Amino acid sequence: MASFRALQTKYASLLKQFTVSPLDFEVFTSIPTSGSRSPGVLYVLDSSFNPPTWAHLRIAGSALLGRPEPDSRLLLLLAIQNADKPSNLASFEDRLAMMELFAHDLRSYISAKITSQNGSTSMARISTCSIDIGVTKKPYFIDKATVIENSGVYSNLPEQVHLTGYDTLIRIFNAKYYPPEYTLAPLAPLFSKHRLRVTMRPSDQWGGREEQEAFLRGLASGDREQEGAQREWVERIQLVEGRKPDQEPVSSTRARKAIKSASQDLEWLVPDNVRHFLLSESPYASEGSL
Ligand SMILES: Nc1ncnc2c1ncn2[C@@H]1O[C@H](COP(=O)(O)OP(=O)(O)OP(=O)(O)O)[C@@H](O)[C@H]1O
Ligand SMILES: NC(=O)c1ccc[n+]([C@@H]2O[C@H](COP(=O)(O)O)[C@@H](O)[C@H]2O)c1
Repeated sequence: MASFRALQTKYASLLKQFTVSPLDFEVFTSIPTSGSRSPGVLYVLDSSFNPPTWAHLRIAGSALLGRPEPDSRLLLLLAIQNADKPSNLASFEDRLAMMELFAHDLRSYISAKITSQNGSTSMARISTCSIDIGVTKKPYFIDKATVIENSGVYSNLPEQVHLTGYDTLIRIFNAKYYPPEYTLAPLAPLFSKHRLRVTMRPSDQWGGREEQEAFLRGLASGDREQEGAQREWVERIQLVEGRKPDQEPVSSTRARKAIKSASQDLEWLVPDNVRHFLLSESPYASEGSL
């Protein structure tokens, strides 16, 4: 694996070129570098990676292990423009470096899971599944899906399965993001071709399992049709279990706080290679980066 400094320098340079280029999406690195770019399914984990956490890793790992097809591929996607939050925490090159380290953590996690479960040959192939590290200038999922499709990076236009948490599903279904009409109709192309795999995220803010399941039942019974949604979209959304009620919630915010005040917690908040980077490079050292 490259040194932290080498990763930071590589990504700083790639980002500089991407920012001034007309491209809206680019893959910077693939792990391993060889392998077909014609996947049957393309899983997309779009995040601020500020930093990547164990929650992100479990979301991606369970998607890959849950449908062990040999030609699946995972895209870790960093949006350099966010729909809501300012992106002034860790630098983008540090986040991309952490994404690459996270990709290695994920591959080790998948291999260990398969070995411990005496996995089949098709499962074993998943441990060699290729992971792409990419960037986009587009903050909204509808546009991310389109720019990935139009980029020519994946020659066979694979079905994309966007991996999100429940909080993000709610934001995708918020018409405030879709001017000028402010309806949900612009989501139609996303659901006609692609899917969402949504991990429940029980909390005071987003409710428990019951409330999160009720969202999909409401969609299926036409509750959102007045806003321009279609009830059939529910077939393209898979809701999966997140943390167990007795497990501590994991988030990037919690990991950033732990760096400053409880570094022992980093062990269960972020995977190993990411933790070593955080402790060595201190990407959140500046004031106001919580
Ligand atoms: N613990 C979790 N459970 C379910 N989904 C999660 C969890 N953590 C992150 N996600 C999902 O992963 C995607 C990327 O997450 P994001 O980068 O916003 O992480 P975050 O932990 O929510 O960040 P922050 O704490 O900085 O707001 C989002 O779709 C989010 O819903
Ligand atoms: N309607 C949408 O497509 C929509 C809404 C909110 C956030 N997002 C995106 O979701 C991703 C995760 O967002 P946060 O980092 O704010 O949790 C980001 O890429 C953000 O731009 C998309």
